Amino acid sequence: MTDASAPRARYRRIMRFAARHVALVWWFELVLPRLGLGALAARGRSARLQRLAQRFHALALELGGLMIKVGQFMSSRLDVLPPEITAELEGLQDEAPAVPFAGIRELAEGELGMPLAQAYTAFEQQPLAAASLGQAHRAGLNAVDTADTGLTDAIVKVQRPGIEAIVDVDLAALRRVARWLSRVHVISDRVDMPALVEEFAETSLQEIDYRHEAANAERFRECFEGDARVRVPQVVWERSTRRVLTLEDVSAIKINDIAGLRAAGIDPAAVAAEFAAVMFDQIFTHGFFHADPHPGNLFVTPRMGGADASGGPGAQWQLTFVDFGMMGEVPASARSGLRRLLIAAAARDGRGLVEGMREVGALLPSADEAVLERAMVRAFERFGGMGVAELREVDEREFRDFAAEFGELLRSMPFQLPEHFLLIARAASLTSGLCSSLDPAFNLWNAVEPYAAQLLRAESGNVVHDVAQRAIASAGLIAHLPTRLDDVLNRIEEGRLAVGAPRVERKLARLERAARRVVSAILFSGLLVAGVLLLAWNPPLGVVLMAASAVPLLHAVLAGILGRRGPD
Ligand SMILES: Nc1ncnc2c1ncn2[C@@H]1O[C@H](COP(=O)(O)OP(=O)(O)OP(=O)(O)O)[C@@H](O)[C@H]1O
Repeated sequence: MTDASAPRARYRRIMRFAARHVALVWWFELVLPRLGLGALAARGRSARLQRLAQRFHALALELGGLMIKVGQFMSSRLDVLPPEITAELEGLQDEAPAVPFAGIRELAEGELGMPLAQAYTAFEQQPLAAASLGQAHRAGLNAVDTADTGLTDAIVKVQRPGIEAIVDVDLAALRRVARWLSRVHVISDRVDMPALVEEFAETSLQEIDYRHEAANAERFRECFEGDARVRVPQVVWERSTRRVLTLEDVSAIKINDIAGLRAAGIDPAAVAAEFAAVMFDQIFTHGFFHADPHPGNLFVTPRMGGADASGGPGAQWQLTFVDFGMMGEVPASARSGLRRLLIAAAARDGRGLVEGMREVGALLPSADEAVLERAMVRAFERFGGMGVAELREVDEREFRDFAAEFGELLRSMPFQLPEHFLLIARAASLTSGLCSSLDPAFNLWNAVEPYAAQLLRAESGNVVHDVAQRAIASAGLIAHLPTRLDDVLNRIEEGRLAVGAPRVERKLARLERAARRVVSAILFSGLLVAGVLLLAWNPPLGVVLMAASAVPLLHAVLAGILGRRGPD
């Protein structure tokens, strides 16, 4: 890492790197095409981008500070950056050499206003983990704090001394580079660089204020208050400041320690299913989710009475989350936009899809909506209206061919996914990866199916209602919904149907079965569309999403919706 006392040198280093690479982009993407050598420039593009990403990777490791976060941020911007760059930066780990203990002691004592020996009964000098912005140490709480909180063991996160100055330098450099890039048309047509940097600056400045992380931990804890499945560490507010964060020590079995789980009598497959369900709850129900659920941030905690206790997994073990520095929010506007998108997808309504994209903020104002709408309608003509048998015939290659053609068009469109969607994609991909490592047979859909029914109960049937209305009107897609569905839903909403009576329970069960199929169909369409969209920027992920939309749902869902009547 570069010496924090040399901000000028650091600034110059970043600017030199940027100047060199912006000049290369300008030469290859603007000058050569103007000289009629566009084909030559295009030929080496992929290798050039890869080299650029590799050099940036090395620079980030060397400089530390925000540069590692910049790399991680770029790796998640599948929407605006080419796959050569996102793939290279995906593996950038936030690890840094530990700060000598004297520096940590000085900073923590200054923040807490007392010697460490007074604030804590013990403080381990060797950190548990050291990252670019801070490091974590084990400590013991003093008698006063124990009396206050009922806790004895703590984890104390301490910021790297001088990190604020480094962050300031890094942000100043990034803002300047963004201004340069906003003058290069090939880039500014597709991405609003200054806005992107501001978005990044906002999250970075939050990350170096631990009070923000403490508030996140508290909010997350409240979301799962009374939910036996989830454990969240308590914040020790008396020992927390802007640069020091003291949390309950919730160390337990690491979630990816399969042998450890088995030894404790815990089935890793059950952990996978529960973890996926809890992640879905965060995204869809609470609208506030952990955006960094990697194995280092998750434990499985056996509970007293363990395997003997009855009453579901929550009674025997809990999923424990730590690190609340990166949380995602799904704002109400995005939820309604997303709903609109899914409904339009289910109803094969091209216009509605484009409107939904605009509502969620995915389209920049200069987008040619008419062209996009035509493409959407064609996508649905080709795949959306297929019956079960036909869809089974469509293989990956067909999706790929179509997407290659469609992808060209999308590439020319000024899309920019809002931050929360990227965080959702990040959380979903980490969840899916972790679940598969716990249970090789795991399929995200096993978790979605029961979740869909639950979501519907909570939404009082709004989704079914809207889908039924639009789909029946526009395409007759859901022709097999119970005819009196609307009526039943209205009566439930008005409280005229008392839940609990056997007759009503039966109706609800029937309704739920129908609703589950509808939601699954919506998800199917959503995944198909998302897959096609993503394919333009990230072919492997796009294909995976499309394949996911086609395979597991065919039998259970499409048979009920597009073809024959379901079991009810
Ligand atoms: N409350 C806690 N109880 C037990 N272990 C914890 C707790 N908080 C953090 N840890 C451990 O310390 C590690 C580092 O903590 P955390 O991830 O919060 O720090 P960070 O600086 O944000 O690191 P990174 O950027 O790598 O995520 C965690 O991965 C976890 O293993």
